Amino acid sequence: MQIISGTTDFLLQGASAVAIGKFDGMHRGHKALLSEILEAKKRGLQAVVFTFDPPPAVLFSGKAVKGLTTREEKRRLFRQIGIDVLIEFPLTFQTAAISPEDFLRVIVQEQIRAKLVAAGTDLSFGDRGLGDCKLLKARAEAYGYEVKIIDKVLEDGEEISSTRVRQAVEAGKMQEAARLLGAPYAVMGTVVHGRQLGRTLGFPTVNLMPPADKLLPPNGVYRSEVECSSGVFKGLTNVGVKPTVEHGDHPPMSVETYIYDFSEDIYDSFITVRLLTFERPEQKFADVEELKEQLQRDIAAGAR
Ligand SMILES: Cc1cc2nc3c(=O)[nH]c(=O)nc-3n(C[C@H](O)[C@H](O)[C@H](O)COP(=O)(O)O)c2cc1C
Ligand SMILES: Nc1ncnc2c1ncn2[C@@H]1O[C@H](COP(=O)(O)OP(=O)(O)O)[C@@H](O)[C@H]1O
Repeated sequence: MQIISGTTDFLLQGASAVAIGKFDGMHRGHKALLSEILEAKKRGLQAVVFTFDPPPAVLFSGKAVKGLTTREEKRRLFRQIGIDVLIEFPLTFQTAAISPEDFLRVIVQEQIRAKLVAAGTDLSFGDRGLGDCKLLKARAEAYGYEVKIIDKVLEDGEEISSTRVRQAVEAGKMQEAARLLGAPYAVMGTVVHGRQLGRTLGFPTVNLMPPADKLLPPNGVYRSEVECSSGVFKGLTNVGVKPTVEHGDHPPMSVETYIYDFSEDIYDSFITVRLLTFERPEQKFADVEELKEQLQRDIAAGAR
């Protein structure tokens, strides 16, 4: 997969089917959108994803808004499903101010060479977000592209949206999040070294240090599933700051997992941790001995 990042000055080689969106969470609605452009590969079009980096909410709020899917996670997911080109369009006050007409003529028609454009009903592009599905369709004939607008996927009569998934994750409702996403909420990353205390406690844990803009559920213990190069394993994950062993004012957030029936060294490898159910909040114990006893209980309970 080719990644175009940090520049608005690109030119794709062949004819494209492009999906435009934020893809935060990669939920069932996003998957429906992506399947349209993957389908178009059969007609000889290259599958292109056009997304904004940073997401509009981050640029316009001026705040560090946390998202469900980090840049790195999106790259992995798009590559996995067979996207040919990922455009991470650099969003600045300047690039966001392009007129909706120019966005379609210059970016979609000339640079992306789109023959098919797929987007959700809430598509918004160009100056003040004034470009929408109506304008996209109105220019279809002139610019020679076909338009596929994907209706919102419904769940319990309600539209699936990144906002709904974020609310579920923030509340620790992982099963609800999984229903909306069509897959469990995941944290991906490279296994880093910790204090190596885990093994002395009898429970080694794989540590991930997600970037600060990754939305995490409440600090606590979760039943989980770990995917690494040797397969998929059952796990028990602590999301939080490890208050018993970490000190200081701002200990970093970590996602660390004990993997059942596993004894490989997987430092520096890329893994996916899927958080399945919330079990208990993270606690500060009086000492490491108490922590160890609780870990033993957690791991025995998690095995069932
Ligand atoms: C299932 C599980 C539950 C945990 N719960 C807590 C907790 O409630 N409080 C806490 O301070 N640390 C908790 N931890 C984190 C431990 O403090 C940590 O695994 C241990 O200190 C090893 O750290 P290391 O990876 O740096 O070697 C938990 C870890 C796991 C795997
Ligand atoms: N069952 C297991 N669960 C988690 N990690 C394991 C397991 N068996 C072996 N390991 C390896 O041990 C490392 C964790 O050991 P640990 O003592 O907790 O050190 P650290 O503090 O560096 O995470 C993991 O990164 C992994 O490579």
